[in-house]
Amino acid sequence: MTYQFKFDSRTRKLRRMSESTKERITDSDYGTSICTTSSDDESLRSESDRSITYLPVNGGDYFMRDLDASRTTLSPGHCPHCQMLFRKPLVLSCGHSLCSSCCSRLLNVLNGNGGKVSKKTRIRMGVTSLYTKYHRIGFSSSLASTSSSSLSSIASSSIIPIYKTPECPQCGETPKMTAPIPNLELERLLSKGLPNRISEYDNPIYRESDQENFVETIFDSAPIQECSLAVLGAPGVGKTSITRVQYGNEMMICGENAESSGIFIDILDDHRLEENLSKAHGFVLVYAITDRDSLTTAEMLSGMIREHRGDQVPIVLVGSKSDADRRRVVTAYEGQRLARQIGAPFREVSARKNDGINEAFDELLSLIAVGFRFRENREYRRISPTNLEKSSRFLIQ
Ligand SMILES: Nc1nc2c(ncn2[C@@H]2O[C@H](COP(=O)(O)OP(=O)(O)OP(=O)(O)O)[C@@H](O)[C@H]2O)c(=O)[nH]1
Repeated sequence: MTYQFKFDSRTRKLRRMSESTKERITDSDYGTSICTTSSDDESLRSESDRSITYLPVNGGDYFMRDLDASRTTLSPGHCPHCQMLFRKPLVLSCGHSLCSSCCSRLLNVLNGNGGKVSKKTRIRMGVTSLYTKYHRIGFSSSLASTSSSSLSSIASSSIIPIYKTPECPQCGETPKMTAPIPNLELERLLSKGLPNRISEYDNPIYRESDQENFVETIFDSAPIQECSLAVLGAPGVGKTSITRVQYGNEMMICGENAESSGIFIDILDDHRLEENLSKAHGFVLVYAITDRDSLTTAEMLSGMIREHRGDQVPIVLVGSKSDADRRRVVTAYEGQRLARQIGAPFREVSARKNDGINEAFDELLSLIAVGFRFRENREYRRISPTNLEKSSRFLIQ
């Protein structure tokens, strides 16, 4: 069984969604992947055993954490490795976070370097190509000596991958080749004094009553608008990285106005161009500033979008890999010129640094919401069920 939740900004709590609300979303792409306790999904079963709660913090945001004290003694907002407040937190693929420096340290342990971080041996954790430099960092011998059989089998193959994340100290998820993502929301929460607010919820009396409400209350039946965003561009421009990073950015759900309707967001990043062209409510059109041909492709794609969907469909033009300025071959001016030509806002972004991506999606969503409002004369706020499923794994501890 899958429970679905929605944020209620009046009471600042997550509410189980009413049957009527659920029905409206089960037909969608994200279907049952919305939120937290799915007992028919093996990967989430362990989560369903736990008592996970959703706690509101500043300004209608909330965070999620495991309340079962017998399973974890770690304070929220604290790194499971160094047990200190997070510093520059990164999200691993399992959803748990680590300080950036702890991540380096653990990667170096994996590398048989005793956790000593030196400039020579430090493994880069950004969004980079997977198979690089392993000889220089002496990865093969250390990999073979690790206990995990999967690691040794990979080590014995001809190409040896570099792991970008260590084994998760929280849940034990195996090292991954996908890079961790900066957990900007957690960093933001911490900078807002999250630990003080957490202590309010550590009061057992508050907690029990809060949990009861949480399970039993049925949330309002405000209308929900589904919204698909397609990320399009030439191969290798960073579409997948942008989508992945944005999923991380969607950890929080903000609800300014409880009366307003919701927009459920689904990001389409696949190669079904025809389908995406006709289905999406808005487009993130990507070219890489390091690849001139990708600008031409973006221009061609914009023509296809306009041809299929007319002038009104919102597009945001994005110049990716802005961190790679030294390899730049497309100037920002050229990007702006194309954006003006196709009537779209323009932004240079970096998935590696998680820079500008949330802003680009925000811009696109606000354009789409204008369209929805115009058609239905309603206020909309932003909620992201696709990402809520993911964000349920973006635990603070
Ligand atoms: N420097 C830098 N490299 C990036 C960035 N984003 C992605 N890359 C790199 O660009 C390459 C392609 O990234 P993907 O996200 O797979 O690109 P894609 O557009 O999804 O590729 P296809 O699925 O083949 O179309 C990878 O090697 C990434 O590491 C970025 O912001 N900065």
